[in-house]
Amino acid sequence: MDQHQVLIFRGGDESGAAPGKGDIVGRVLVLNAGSSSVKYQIRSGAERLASGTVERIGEPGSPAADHEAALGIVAGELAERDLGFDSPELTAIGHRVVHGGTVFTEPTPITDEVVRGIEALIPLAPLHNPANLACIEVTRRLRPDLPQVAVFDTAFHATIPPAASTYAIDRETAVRLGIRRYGFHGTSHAYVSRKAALLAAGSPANVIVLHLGNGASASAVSAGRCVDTSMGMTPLEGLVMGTRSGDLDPEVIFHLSRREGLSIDEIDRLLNRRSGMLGLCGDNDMRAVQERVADGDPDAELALSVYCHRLRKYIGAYYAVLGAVDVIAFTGGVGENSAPVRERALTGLSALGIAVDPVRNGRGESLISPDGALVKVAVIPTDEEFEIAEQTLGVVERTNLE
Ligand SMILES: Nc1ncnc2c1ncn2[C@@H]1O[C@H](COP(=O)(O)OP(=O)(O)O)[C@@H](O)[C@H]1O
Ligand SMILES: CC(=O)OP(=O)(O)O
Ligand SMILES: [Mg+2]
Repeated sequence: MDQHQVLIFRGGDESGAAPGKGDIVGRVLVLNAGSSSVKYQIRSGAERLASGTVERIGEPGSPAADHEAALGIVAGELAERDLGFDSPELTAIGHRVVHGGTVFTEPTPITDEVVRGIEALIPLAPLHNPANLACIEVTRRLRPDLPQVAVFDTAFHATIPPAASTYAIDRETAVRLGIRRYGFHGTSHAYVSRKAALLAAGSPANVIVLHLGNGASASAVSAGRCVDTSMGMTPLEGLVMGTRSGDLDPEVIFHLSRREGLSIDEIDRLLNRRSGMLGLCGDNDMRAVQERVADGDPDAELALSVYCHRLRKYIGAYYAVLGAVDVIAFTGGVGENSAPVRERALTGLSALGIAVDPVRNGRGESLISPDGALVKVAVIPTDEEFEIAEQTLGVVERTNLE
């Protein structure tokens, strides 16, 4: 057996019987690097042994100047609990990688060649893939003995049909440059849509997932397969986000260049980092926006109304894409916690069988639609790290069986 063939067994059944064929348990370190944060978990089967986040990387006052420094903090926090990167109990490391392009549509064991492939995709995800690579570089250096697996945000969306993934531009140029819809937050859409489908009366279930965090995206999922999603070639398209504009007329970019003399890089930063809720009202934290709305602040009110209008538009669009909807699931920091966003986004949709019970919504219950509603509306906390750990163990198990 070579050093990557670590036999591990997951779970066992609820009765406590010994793990059977196909059940693996393993202790997995999961690193989920976003553009400005690193989230981590140590999972042992269904159990979460440790978790945490280093936020605001690179911002003034942050404990971490870059992702490598953030990893140093993660390593320190884990070592204090005897769960450090050097822990002999670790059996695998799972990494979130945001952009897999058309090359990586499955969780993939990390090799030098895979690292080069992820590097080649940096132009399509300049804020994200370098952060993921920084994590991979550090853990490969520290733990060359462990299997490491890349789990791609884009992979869950690989099933989107060409009608939804193709942009209506010159075909030859688009194909040559890989210009198409890829979609992101795939581990979250996969995890939440699977849980949502369990609430549906019939199967196969049609589900709309609204992942509303700092980045935000919607997806339409039918019988477990993603059929459309709001993010595009990059994580800029679609919903209004904390600092990203989401959809806008591409002519706005030419106008900013011609009229304001902004460079392409300046426009890129403007749309990715100084737009969205931040650009509209000066706050990208939804809690702050809501407090200002409650105080009657007109800028915050406009920002919240633009945010919720865009959401409602995507819900309507995905209703039409799916033809019928069983469950609408809210997730992510905003989706899980903001009753006002959920209520506003779904107001006026009763003709589609969509309604929200104000008491259930206010309490953030897991089902917030009224009893008997045609469409169930659910609040489902996401767990990208769980999904990454599961997919990582799945790869390790398959590798062991080969
Ligand atoms: N109680 C709350 N009410 C409204 N918004 C909240 C609440 N708690 C967190 N949020 C919002 O969730 C967002 C962050 O979501 P999260 O999913 O943690 O982000 P990330 O995309 O970094 O993973 C922030 O805009 C924050 O304001
Ligand atoms: C892809 C993406 O937007 O990720 P995040 O929300 O973590 O920034
Ligand atoms: Mg996130």
